[in-house]
Amino acid sequence: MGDQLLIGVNGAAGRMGQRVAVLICQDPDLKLGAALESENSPALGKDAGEVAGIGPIGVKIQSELTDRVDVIIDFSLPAGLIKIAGICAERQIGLVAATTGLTPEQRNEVLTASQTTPLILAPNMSLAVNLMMKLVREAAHSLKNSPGGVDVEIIERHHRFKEDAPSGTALHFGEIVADEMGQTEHVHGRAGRPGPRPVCEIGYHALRTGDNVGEHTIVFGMMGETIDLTVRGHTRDSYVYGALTAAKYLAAQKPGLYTMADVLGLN
Ligand SMILES: NC(=O)C1=CN([C@@H]2O[C@H](COP(=O)(O)OP(=O)(O)OC[C@H]3O[C@@H](n4cnc5c(N)ncnc54)[C@H](OP(=O)(O)O)[C@@H]3O)[C@@H](O)[C@H]2O)C=CC1
Ligand SMILES: O=C(O)C1=N[C@H](C(=O)O)C[C@H](O)C1
Repeated sequence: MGDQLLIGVNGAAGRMGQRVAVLICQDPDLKLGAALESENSPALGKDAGEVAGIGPIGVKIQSELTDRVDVIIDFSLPAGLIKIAGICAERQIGLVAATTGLTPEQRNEVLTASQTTPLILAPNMSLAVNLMMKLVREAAHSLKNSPGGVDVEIIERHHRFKEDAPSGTALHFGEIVADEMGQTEHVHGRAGRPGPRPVCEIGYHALRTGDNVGEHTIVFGMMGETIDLTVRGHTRDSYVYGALTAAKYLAAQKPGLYTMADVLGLN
């Protein structure tokens, strides 16, 4: 199958990386070309399919990219993303960057890869979540001059293993709302006596329970009524399908920065 796209996965032994490997193997247009982990990973040298629970597929997990690939999909940690972004930029390999929890400086460093290679850097790859981003923008735009003011709070729920908070997706929802409505303060939880809530705030609430793969609710609270917009993931495959679609999209693009809205036809 010579015309298959060769995909590398960075963070191959992780929760997301394993599902990326499995769903690549189920897609006739794709082939897993490389499986990468950090240099200290206990998974180094193991078969990526065995680690993902589907039996051997002939791709060993490595810490360095030695094989040719067309696009890399990264679900790792900020340090892992920065390293692979440098490699992708140098070798002109398309990069689907899904890792969250980056500092602004780390984000800028990753973004420089788009000068030499096609790049997507998005906190959420799911179709439903990206559609919600459009709906939230529309709601924020329509409600911004509501008499009595509108209080926006963002509630997210994720599994107990998640390392960053609030989620990258929650922060992005907040950016969309602030862009439309002009809030200037981003408040993370409340305790003590914060006093009456100023309308210039967006509040974020990060719940960490069990094995939740990701839920986001954007609350638009007004005097007399409330709108809750909620999107829920059922399995991690919702993110993986988006990432695979993004990889196929990037393989046909020139160097530059692209968005999931471009990939999913939501513009
Ligand atoms: N954009 C999106 O749609 C989504 C984004 N995410 C984000 O993806 C990231 C990963 O999530 P998840 O799979 O749950 O996390 P995991 O911790 O399960 O997986 C991350 C993997 O990356 C590995 N890793 C750590 N450092 C490096 C490195 N330097 N190079 C390569 N690999 C490395 C980890 O190894 P070790 O355990 O040995 O450190 C681990 O196997 C998170 O930032 C999460 O928020 C998650 C879901 C959807
Ligand atoms: O860590 C996760 O699981 C997820 N992380 C992403 C985020 O931080 O927004 C996306 C999704 O919600 C799952």
